[in-house]
Amino acid sequence: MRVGLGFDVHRFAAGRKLVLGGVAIDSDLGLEGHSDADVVLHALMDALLGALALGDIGMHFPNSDPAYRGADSKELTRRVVAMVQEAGYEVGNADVMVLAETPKIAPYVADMRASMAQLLGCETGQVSVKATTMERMGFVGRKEGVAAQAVVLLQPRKEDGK
Ligand SMILES: Nc1ccn([C@@H]2O[C@H](COP(=O)(O)O)[C@@H](O)[C@H]2O)c(=O)n1
Ligand SMILES: C[C@@]1(CO)OP(=O)(O)OP(=O)(O)OC[C@H]1O
Repeated sequence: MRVGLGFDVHRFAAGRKLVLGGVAIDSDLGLEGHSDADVVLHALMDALLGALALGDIGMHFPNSDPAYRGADSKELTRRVVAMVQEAGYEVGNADVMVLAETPKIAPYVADMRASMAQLLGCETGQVSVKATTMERMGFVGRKEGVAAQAVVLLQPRKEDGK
């Protein structure tokens, strides 16, 4: 078994869409980024890569590379999941924490879990999404941006018999 941890932060920006966990969120502000700035999938990818000591998303998908301008983080996640499978592992479970003063994440949690389970090739019951405000403290509390944390457990793929 391998465990991995991921964390990411993106700043709110006008004129951008807000996408979290691959799900479009109704919001006046989106998040700034070279890619689509899906902070939740970025944290999830870093957790997957971290579990296998494969570096981080910036190493695999550099923000200096025009190829990733406006990149769909769902596609990047599929690539990371392929790396996990090639290494002989599958997701045991994933737990994601969204730190956001706004918007309310609760109405989107079911869709986010389903979206991430599909990307990870597992059941919705293996993916948890939770949210908290920062009680108006710090950059999240001042509504400057959104942060996300993710933890994943990887287990040897069953057909590999590891
Ligand atoms: N962006 C957020 C933040 C919180 N929630 C939900 O509200 C609950 C209470 O949040 P506190 O920060 O006051 O503890 C939290 O447990 C979440 O269920 C949310 O949906 N979206
Ligand atoms: C996925 C990438 C690609 O440019 O997205 P960004 O929007 O730049 O987001 P960040 O989390 O700052 O860095 C990760 C990058 O690799």
